[in-house]
Formats: sequence, C-alpha cells, structure tokens
Amino acid sequence: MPVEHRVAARGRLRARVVGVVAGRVSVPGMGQEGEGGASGRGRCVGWPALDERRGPLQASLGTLGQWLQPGMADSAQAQKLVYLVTGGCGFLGEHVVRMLLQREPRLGELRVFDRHLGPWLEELKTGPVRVTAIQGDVTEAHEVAAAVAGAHVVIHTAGLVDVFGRASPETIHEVNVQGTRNVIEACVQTGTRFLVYTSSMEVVGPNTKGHPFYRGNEDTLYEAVHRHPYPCSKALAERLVLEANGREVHGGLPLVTCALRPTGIYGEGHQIMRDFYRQGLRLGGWLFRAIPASVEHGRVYVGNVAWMHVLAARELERRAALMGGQVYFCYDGSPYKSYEDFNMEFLGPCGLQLVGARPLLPYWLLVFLAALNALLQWLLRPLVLYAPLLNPYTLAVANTTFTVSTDKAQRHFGYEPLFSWEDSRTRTILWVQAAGSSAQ
Ligand SMILES: NC(=O)c1ccc[n+]([C@@H]2O[C@H](COP(=O)([O-])OP(=O)(O)OC[C@H]3O[C@@H](n4cnc5c(N)ncnc54)[C@H](O)[C@@H]3O)[C@@H](O)[C@H]2O)c1
Ligand SMILES: C[C@@H](CO)CCC[C@@H](C)[C@H]1CC[C@H]2[C@@H]3[C@H](O)C=C4C[C@@H](O)CC[C@]4(C)[C@H]3CC[C@]12C
Repeated sequence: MPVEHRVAARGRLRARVVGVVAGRVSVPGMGQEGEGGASGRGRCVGWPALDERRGPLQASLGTLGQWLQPGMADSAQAQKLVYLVTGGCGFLGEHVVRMLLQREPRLGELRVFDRHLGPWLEELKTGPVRVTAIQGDVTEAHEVAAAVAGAHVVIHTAGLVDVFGRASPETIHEVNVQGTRNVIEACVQTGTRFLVYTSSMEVVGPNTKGHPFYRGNEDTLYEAVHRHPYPCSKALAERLVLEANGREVHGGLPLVTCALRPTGIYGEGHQIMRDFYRQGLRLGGWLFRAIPASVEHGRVYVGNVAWMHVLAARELERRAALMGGQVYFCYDGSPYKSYEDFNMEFLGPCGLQLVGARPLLPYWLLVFLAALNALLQWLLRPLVLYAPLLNPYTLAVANTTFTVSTDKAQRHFGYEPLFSWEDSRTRTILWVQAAGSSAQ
C-alpha cells in the first residue's frame, strides 16, 4: 500500500503526495533511495534534490536549465527524464500515463498529478520506471509548483470537462484557466522547459452560429465565437499556453509549448459512451436517432490522442523552432460519421439498435426539450442538480458538422496513428461490453 505523506516545497509550498516507486513505496525524506530534499527555488523539501534524482551521471551534466543542451552525452542513461502528467487519472490522462510507460524510452520518473488518484496507479509500481502519484489541485499554485519542480516535461491534461451544467462557470474558469496559468508559472519559476497542453476542438468550434467546419485543418478560417463556459475556458487556456512559448524560464532558457486539440475522444474509459450503452440497455436495446446522419462529428481514438501527446512531448526539444507555439488537431483513421452513427460502431456489436434512418423528433421539438432541460436545471438548482445530456449547447454541438482533415502533426513531429480504425473499434467494443456487463 502506498504511504501518504506531505511534501513541502520552497518553504510554504505543500502538495499531498502518494509516492509509488517501482516495486515498492517511496517515502521521500524518510531515508529511502532518492532522499535528500532541499528547500529553495525549484526544490521540494522532502523530495530528492534535483541532481540526486537525476542520478550521478545526469547530476554531473549541470543545472536544470542545461539538461538538454546539444552536445550533451547521448547515452540512454544521460537522457532519463522526469515527466509530469496533470490530470493523469482522467480518461485521457490514464492513457497518456500508460503510453509514456510503454513508449517513452527516456522516461526516468513519471509524476501523476490529479485531484483524485486512481487505484490502478498501484499496479504501475511493479514496473522499472519510478511512478510518483501526487494528489493535488491545479488551482492551488503552490501544489502545482511543488509537482513541477524538477520535471523536464509537463503534459497538462487536467481539466474540468463540463458541458452539462454540473459545475459553475466560475469553477470551470478556475480549473481550466487559472489551473493552466499555475502550470505555466510553475514551469517558468522552476525551470521546466517543455509543456504540452491538451486543448480541444471546441477552442475553434462549433461556433454559436452553427457554421459547419467540414474537414478543416489548423489554418482553416472559421469564426470562433463562444459563449459556453467550457469552450471559453479552453480557448483562454490555450491562448495562455501559446503566448507562454518563448518565455524565459529559471536558468535562462526559453519555454517551449504547444497545444493539441482533440475532437470528441472515444475509447476505453469513455463515460458518455458507457452511459449511452446503459441507456440503450434500459430501453430494451433501442436508441432513437435525434441527429441527421448527414451531420459529421469528428472523433478520435484515445490511444492515438495519448500517442500524439507522447510524441509531441518527445519532439518539442528537437523541433522547438518548428513546434513551439503551435496548435495541432488530433486525428486518426476514425471514419467521418454523425455522433450517433459513430457510437453505433461500438454499441451495435454490443447488441443495441439505432431506430430511424432520420431523426424521430422534429428539430424544433429537440430545441424545445433542450431549452426545457435548461430551464428545469435552473429552477431545480437550489434543490437538486439536474444535468441531463441534452441541453441547448450539447444539441448545437451534436447537430453541427465539425470534422478535421489534416497532416500537420505528421509533418511537424512525425505522428502516425498507433492504432488503426479496426484496432480502435475492437478495443472500444471490448471495453463497452465489459463496462456494460459490470453495470448489470
Ligand atoms: N473527452 C473529450 O472528448 C475531450 C476532447 C477534447 C479535449 N479534451 C480535454 O482533454 C483533457 C482530459 O479530458 P478527459 O475527457 O480525460 O476528462 P476527465 O474528466 O476524464 O479527466 C480530467 C482529469 O483532470 C482531473 N482534474 C479535474 N480538475 C482538477 C483539478 N482542479 N486539479 C487536478 N486535477 C483535476 C480530474 O480528476 C480528471 O482525472 C481535458 O483538458 C479536456 O478539456 C477532452
Ligand atoms: C442530442 C443527443 C441525442 O442522442 C446527443 C447528445 C450528445 C452530446 C452529449 C455529445 C455530442 C458531442 C459531444 C462533445 C464533442 O464530442 C466534443 C467535446 C469536446 C471536449 O473538449 C469535451 C467533450 C465534448 C464537449 C463532447 C461532450 C458530449 C457531446 C456534446
């Protein structure tokens, strides 16, 4: 079992850490390997001093700001890096964490930072890479700074994903915008040079005017107009990340940032897919078409999104001039379909049927029901949280074509999808079946 303890960084800075080190529990500051905390800029009391954590060879390579200079010794040992994944226990975050462990040869330590730590982190402690679980909140600057201190690369995927009115607009802003600001400032203060941010297609659209974005790319002109707190927050956060590119970090070198924009992610762990499956089971195996089949909604497999993060993080240093300050849509071989038809690729083989070649209800009635749901949510808020899937915003997103067609990630950092459409489909079907049966 992991041992929970408090870690102090830079005097007053504190974050709740659950240390999980390959094969055993790590208790920094308690006399185990890697001990040696120091307080002071960029360091955590109770954590190993940076140079000690990097090992003797790496320690001899110099200060944090110099760690990846050209001409450095290029042995695998000299290249061992500390990665931090914020939101590492979320749907995407877990895939990023596992992908890093499987596919990042230079990984020396992986810090997983999340408000809610998953029990599955336990199983990672048997591997060769040191995995450090950190329970913390991105809105708490001192917790973020403590987690970032000494990391070489940050993948910032933590976010409050809420388009259903569960959280207040203020909370969404606090987590997504202030949280991102805290991550950037922590990088600057502690000398972390490489930051990959999980943005969203919603930074672009669909816009409030319902304009289609048909197989567009990063350069497609589109009127991005947001009103909903979630896309507003993602757009602001993305801008912060891109504007931070080139800022001088502690040690004098420039920060290199980029933002990845997934469309609708699907795959193992996708809660909305599971909810649709359970709803279909409750309805005797039927789902009812609400959106015309002609409305294309972009989807991308979670394993490929995770792979894109790992590759982008890896290549940011070598291709800083090209990639710094850039945005990349996440894409793969998933077919262009409507939201519902796409879901049926998985729910169909699990025994559900989508009724109707056309929407069963007229669109004006859906608009009315969505507005009614919004009104009910507002009226009931003092008593109970009423947050159905259908509201004016989700209806507009589902009912507006938004698909991407680009190869920018391939051109800039050699991304090719790791999972074919067939693999992605099979893996998702197996997960839906398992998730559905565990719900019975
Ligand atoms: N799911 C999608 O279709 C999709 C599409 C595009 C972009 N994104 C983006 O991808 C990222 C991950 O989304 P997801 O679908 O995995 O969501 P998720 O809710 O499953 O994961 C988010 C994680 O962030 C953590 N988190 C939330 N608030 C936090 C806080 N204050 N401090 C620390 N951790 C906090 C959560 O505990 C969770 O583990 C988000 O930034 C989201 O905006 C998601
Ligand atoms: C009208 C309903 C009839 O079946 C269907 C409602 C579906 C909606 C709940 C979802 C349709 C599109 C989804 C969003 C999209 O895939 C992209 C997103 C971006 C990401 O950053 C967060 C999640 C989401 C907003 C996603 C949320 C659910 C939908 C609105």
